[in-house]
Amino acid sequence: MEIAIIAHDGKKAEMVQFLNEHRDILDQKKISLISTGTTGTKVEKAGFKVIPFLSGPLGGDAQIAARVAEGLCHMVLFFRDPLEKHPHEPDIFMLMRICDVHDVPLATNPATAELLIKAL
Ligand SMILES: O=C(CO)COP(=O)(O)O
Repeated sequence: MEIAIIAHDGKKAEMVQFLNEHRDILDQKKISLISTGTTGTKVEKAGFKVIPFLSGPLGGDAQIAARVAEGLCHMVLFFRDPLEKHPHEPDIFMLMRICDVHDVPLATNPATAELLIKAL
């Protein structure tokens, strides 16, 4: 199963913490992680194997949306920062829309991500 992890700058530390807290489940369920570029770098430094795509503002959200649309990515954990402006906001909304179009689970905060991971 492939899960995309994405975190805005103000939420990257929370993403690393979240993954550390759920390392066992990710290993047991043989989860493949993909990510946007900078999130991937941070997560790799914490010892996780992840396939990074482009950074979000350069099209990473759009690349992950394409994988969701193609049925390759099965869940998206997207820790958004609602207190910051993002130049690629259309891409962010596009990714969320594509998850809804294809009925793919999408968590936009750690509390929801926790519920999704526990349901694996
Ligand atoms: O901007 C992002 C998601 O919209 C995240 O991109 P980075 O992981 O490259 O910072």
